[in-house]
Amino acid sequence: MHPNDPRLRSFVDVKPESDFPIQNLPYGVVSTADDPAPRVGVAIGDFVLDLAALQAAKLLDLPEDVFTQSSINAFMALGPNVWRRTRARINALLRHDNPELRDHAELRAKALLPMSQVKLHLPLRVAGFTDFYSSKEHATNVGTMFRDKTNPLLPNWLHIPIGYNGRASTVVVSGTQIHRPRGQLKPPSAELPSFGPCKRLDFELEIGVVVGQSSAMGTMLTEQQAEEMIFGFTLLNDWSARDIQQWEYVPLGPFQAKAFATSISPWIVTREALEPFRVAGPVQDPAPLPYLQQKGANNYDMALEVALRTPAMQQPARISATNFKYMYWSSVQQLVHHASSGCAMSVGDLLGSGTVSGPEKDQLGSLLELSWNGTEPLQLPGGELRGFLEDGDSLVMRGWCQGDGYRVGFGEVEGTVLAAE
Ligand SMILES: O=C(O)/C=C/C(=O)CC(=O)CC(=O)O
Ligand SMILES: [Ca+2]
Ligand SMILES: [Mg+2]
Repeated sequence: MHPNDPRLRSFVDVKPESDFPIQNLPYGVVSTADDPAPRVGVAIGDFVLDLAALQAAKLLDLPEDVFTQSSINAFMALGPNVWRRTRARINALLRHDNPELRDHAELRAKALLPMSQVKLHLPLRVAGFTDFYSSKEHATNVGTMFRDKTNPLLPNWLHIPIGYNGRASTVVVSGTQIHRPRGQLKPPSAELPSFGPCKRLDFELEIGVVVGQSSAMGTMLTEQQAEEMIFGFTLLNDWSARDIQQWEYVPLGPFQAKAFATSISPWIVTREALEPFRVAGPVQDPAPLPYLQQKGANNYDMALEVALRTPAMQQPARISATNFKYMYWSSVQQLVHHASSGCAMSVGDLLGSGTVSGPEKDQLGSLLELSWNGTEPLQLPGGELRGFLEDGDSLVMRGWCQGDGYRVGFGEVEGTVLAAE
């Protein structure tokens, strides 16, 4: 049976609402109190399967030390054939009818770590971070607010997957607290800029593409090559300081407004695990230039949610529910375009999809849009209002693809806002 077959079951008990059935097996980096050395594992139900332990027991046929690492980069560098083979082997080892691991009590005790007892680390060494801008709804909303209501999309938008080079140095894992950034602010009413804590702190709901293979400087990528270079996907929150952004970003684009923190989920869901959930993206009209043209279903039906909890709230409240399928430019088109000038791509490059906004008012991927630049603050259960994020607010993003009786999910990316340092 193919590792994605919905009929597969594991000897590890997995509830239907779990993000981590045997059809998923996302990669992460974990450590435990007993063994603080970070190593690579995959999530299965409420457990993490320690791949370094499996390899030490000679159950995986891979170069030595590929999983006794603080990132998945060494594994990714081995390439798509090894990714496929390894996923199939782990999947086989976890099946309910395979005794190899199931009946090996000593190894099971060592290799199956309760999720509640592991520390989850940043799963990849981020070589470079690029952020795209590929939701037509998001670009239209921001253009309407900040530029021209009657003509909100800039003329290049329908021809180029627009992006900017961000900072790899401040990509952090879920659970990392985020200090409110400081920067230059110049509200429209002020004559001159001042320096101080951002007053319009926002999130951006995005999917991160993890590039698992390099490309040489000077080479263009075909659609097929780009596809094969994508190792997997993660949830991504591109924290954004809207007031810093508005003053600094014309004409060269975001700089300090988006350089202070980007949070990702601890699990990288493989491209292969998402295959059953492929759907066609929106029709692209005008047709893109030939180097950007794609055949077939180039997007994924992936539910995405954002919840917010203020210090006064017991539970997070959902403030947005959207879907990745609305994205106009696909991840493959973004990667093809990224390399098109001759830009070398590296193992561990992270590409933000751009804010994922859908067509409806409750499907927007930023507070900027949800509160219409603060003019229509959100009313939260309990009555509090939010135009932008306040100190102490905690933001949680979740995402999953729904199968028949199981879901392939990402876990969550959480971040709590602290006062400026
Ligand atoms: O359209 C603008 O003026 C600004 C847009 C953004 O801030 C979005 C951005 O960082 C790219 C994205 O996430 O879509
Ligand atoms: Ca962004
Ligand atoms: Mg950022």
